[in-house]
Amino acid sequence: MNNCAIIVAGGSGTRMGAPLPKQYLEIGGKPILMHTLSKFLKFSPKIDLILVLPSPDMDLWKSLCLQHEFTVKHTVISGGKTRFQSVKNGLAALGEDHDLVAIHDGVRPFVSVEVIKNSFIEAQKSGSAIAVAPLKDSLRKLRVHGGSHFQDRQQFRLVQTPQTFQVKKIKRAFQIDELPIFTDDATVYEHQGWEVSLISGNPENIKITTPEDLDYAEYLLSKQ
Ligand SMILES: Nc1ccn([C@@H]2O[C@H](COP(=O)(O)OP(=O)(O)OP(=O)(O)O)[C@@H](O)[C@H]2O)c(=O)n1
Ligand SMILES: C[C@](O)(CO)[C@H](O)COP(=O)(O)O
Repeated sequence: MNNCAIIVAGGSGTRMGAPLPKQYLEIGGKPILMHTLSKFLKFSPKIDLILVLPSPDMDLWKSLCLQHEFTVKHTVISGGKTRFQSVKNGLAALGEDHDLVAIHDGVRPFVSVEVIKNSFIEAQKSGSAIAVAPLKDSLRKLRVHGGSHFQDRQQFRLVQTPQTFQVKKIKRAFQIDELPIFTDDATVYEHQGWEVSLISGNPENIKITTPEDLDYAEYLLSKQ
């Protein structure tokens, strides 16, 4: 089986409000993105890694790799304006020789090796695997004209990455124009009328988004 991963890190991290896009901020003395890439290498030293970066950041990334003596082999390509466009660019860089592709946010460095492994096993069986987690809080839906009402949280899941697919099918799914409902890759896939399979994600697999997440990330790293 010839598997690969697309690590999307083409965003600008506006909610983090840092001087640098959040994927380059350090936790444990190393850019977040390097932790994420290393996790996939830990899963499989043979995996082909495609890294999607904002196009103006190529030299920055090169110099960070030199500075941190980061030697994990990967191919860098330019992202687009939205996550959808960045994933699309990543998929375009994939040859026909890959069977499965895991698409993963560069800012989720705490995905476990077990979740990555399970995602490939499930995608091999059913064509797709979306990592999800149960809700810890209660849930309410807002009414259009004010007020709110109870929702049964057992019927919902929070969506993480990796989202792993058969390369042929996800490439075909991304041949569509972007729609506002495409907040992740599962929504693009199911737009074709294909059902996605869910697998359990790990609770630490947070998407580092705001400054508080950075403190929590340092804590999670210190526990590893
Ligand atoms: N044009 C984009 C936008 C996002 N991403 C990536 O998609 C992942 C999830 O996106 P998010 O957390 O929203 O990152 P940003 O878009 O950078 O953050 P913000 O929305 O706060 O600006 C991140 O790894 C981000 O780099 C991407 O590859 N290309
Ligand atoms: C792909 C994702 O991380 C799944 O939870 C999420 O949809 C990304 O959303 P964002 O709006 O780009 O943060």
